Amino acid sequence: MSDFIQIQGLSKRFEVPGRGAHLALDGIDMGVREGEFVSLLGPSGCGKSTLLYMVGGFVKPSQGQILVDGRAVQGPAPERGPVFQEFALFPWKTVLHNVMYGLRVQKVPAAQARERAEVLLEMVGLSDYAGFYPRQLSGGMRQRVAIARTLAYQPRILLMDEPFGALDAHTRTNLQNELLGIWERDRKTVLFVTHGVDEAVYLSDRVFVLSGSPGRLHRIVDIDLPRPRIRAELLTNLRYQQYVLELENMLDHARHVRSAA
Ligand SMILES: Nc1ncnc2c1ncn2[C@@H]1O[C@H](COP(=O)(O)OP(=O)(O)OP(=O)(O)O)[C@@H](O)[C@H]1O
Repeated sequence: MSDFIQIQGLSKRFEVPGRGAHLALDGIDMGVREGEFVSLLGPSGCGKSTLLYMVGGFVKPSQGQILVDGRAVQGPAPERGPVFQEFALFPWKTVLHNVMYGLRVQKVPAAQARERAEVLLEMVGLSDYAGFYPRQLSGGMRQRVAIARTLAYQPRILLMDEPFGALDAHTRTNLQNELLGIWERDRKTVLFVTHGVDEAVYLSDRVFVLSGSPGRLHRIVDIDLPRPRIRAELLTNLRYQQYVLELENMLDHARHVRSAA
């Protein structure tokens, strides 16, 4: 059976005014199975976000193609839901209306949209904040709203660009757990960009390591740890520690590939 997401010979060249062309990604071939949780790890600037944006259909490849369920990605679609930092919440809408927004755009009747948004807010633990505005929430709460808003579209793929990067350690752990809970219930396919090796190991079925300048696929690591995963238990699990170490070393090597390029 072919992969759910097929990335074939994908390259991206950016034209930078006054500085010519910059090859951000070069010849990426990779496949992601349906329902799989995949993290992208790599040195800063290696093209992780660009790759995610291309799967989202927000950025066009210079070469190659991306197929989702056998169909070429031509642009953004509700089946590929982004949770990107820059897709900020609407400050003038309440939490409830932020979550309802995508459903209303898709012409879901108001009562039905409200019902679904309420279920999602409950799922991310924000039922009591439905009437609040984003400015009245903490960063972690805003990120939960953003996740609920994306889930409202019922995407088949969640595209997450360092969604917990800016949060304190405690909030990050809570949201990682929630995300795993949601993923275990729904088994959406997740593409997750992170700088955190431990986060990648904790969450993922597989970790794709990129090297930089230009970004290339360096290694793929299968994370063979049982689920459901409990973070406190994993921290003392020898296999978990070995994965973290292996990936740290791989990242060091990927950085070296970059400086040698
Ligand atoms: N719109 C753009 N125009 C020109 N260059 C760009 C553009 N977007 C990204 N780049 C360049 O492409 C390369 C990859 O950027 P990208 O943000 O995808 O990397 P990243 O791996 O996500 O980085 P980080 O880990 O620091 O977030 C970088 O060199 C960046 O400067």
